[in-house]
Amino acid sequence: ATEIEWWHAMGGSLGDTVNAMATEFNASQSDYKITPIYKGGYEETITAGISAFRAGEAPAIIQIFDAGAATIINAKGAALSVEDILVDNGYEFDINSYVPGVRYFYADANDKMIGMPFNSSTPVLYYNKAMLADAGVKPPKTWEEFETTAEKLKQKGYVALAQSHTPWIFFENFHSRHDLQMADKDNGFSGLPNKVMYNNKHLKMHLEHVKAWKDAGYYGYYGRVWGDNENAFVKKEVAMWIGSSGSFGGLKTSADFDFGTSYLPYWESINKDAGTTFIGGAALFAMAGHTDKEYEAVAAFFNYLTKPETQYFWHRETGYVPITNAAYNLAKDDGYYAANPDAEVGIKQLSLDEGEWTKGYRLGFYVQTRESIYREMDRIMSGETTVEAALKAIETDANRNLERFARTVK
Ligand SMILES: O=P(O)(O)OC[C@H](O)CO
Repeated sequence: ATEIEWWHAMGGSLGDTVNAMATEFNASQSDYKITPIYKGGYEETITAGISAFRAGEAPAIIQIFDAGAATIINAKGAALSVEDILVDNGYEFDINSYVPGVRYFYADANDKMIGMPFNSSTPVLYYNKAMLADAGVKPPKTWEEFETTAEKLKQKGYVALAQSHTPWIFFENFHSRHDLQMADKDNGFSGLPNKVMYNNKHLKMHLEHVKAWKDAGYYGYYGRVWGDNENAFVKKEVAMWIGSSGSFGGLKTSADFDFGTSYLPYWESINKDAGTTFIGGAALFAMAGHTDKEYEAVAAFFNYLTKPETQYFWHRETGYVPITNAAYNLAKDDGYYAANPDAEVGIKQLSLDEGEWTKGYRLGFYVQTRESIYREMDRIMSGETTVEAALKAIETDANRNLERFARTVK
């Protein structure tokens, strides 16, 4: 059999599901064998991939997260298009068979799909049903409503909210949800951008409120580590947590209480018709430098991964959304959402109205820009800096990253 490696960043229960899928694929036929290899978190996986590519030892398939998309898509000769690999190996490919929200995030400037949006997620609000019921409140739809909800929760002795992944939730998806531009050149889709637009009055207003919520005891800030914020929810230190829909499966096991999900809140004062969020998570890229036989194996595996049954299994186990219409329909027809309405919230949010600025972003060296966001958020929360100064610092760093990146691809 032709053997290929799949480097991925899925730890814990997500990693178990990845391994189960690889095992099933290997058992389903005898021509190809895929070996999944866990390389650490998203940042570590992209770093390992870049080093391996430079050394001519890249794996056939690598999982790269949203923030690293520009790096791999613009790096000449690094990745082959998933669309080409499938078609060249005799499989059907129709971009319209993918659900709207996931079609173009990993596409190139000509809308050709480069990375397969394997694990697509979106930020959702998880809430502890008992705590909200105790305070007599419902999960807030808007941030305006959140302020009343949080006060009622506080009166019952609860901290209302924690949230993971500040760049993804409070910066990138904040712009999508309110349909706000976040960088020039169409958020980086129509050319190499020069300017990130984070220093805007809406984001400033939002972050000033977040700081005020922290000071008022509405918001628990547990730092930059994803798990620390999620754990606060699991340990019932907070009543609500904003995290990835991809955490749904894990929470079902780790939380010993009944929880629900609802859409990411928005500011009615900014956009009363708030719409869809960006997808998050990661895509699978086929790296250059392999043999035709190996790409045949890659195509067979990608074809297996996009099958409705495989997608439905992945969605059920993890909470990542079904990426094809067929998989979404299969879940509906199977009665999965009738029995588990909270499991549909992510995919429904990704199906809300699209706007001019909801397609995604393509920003070079954005992984480094996220580091600046984490750093400045820590400083805002500790009172070391003002929101305005923080946003200026982030923009300066982000624009420098764009400039450096442009030099590498020219
Ligand atoms: O936790 P995930 O996989 O849903 O990813 C969230 C963000 O998109 C990562 O950049």
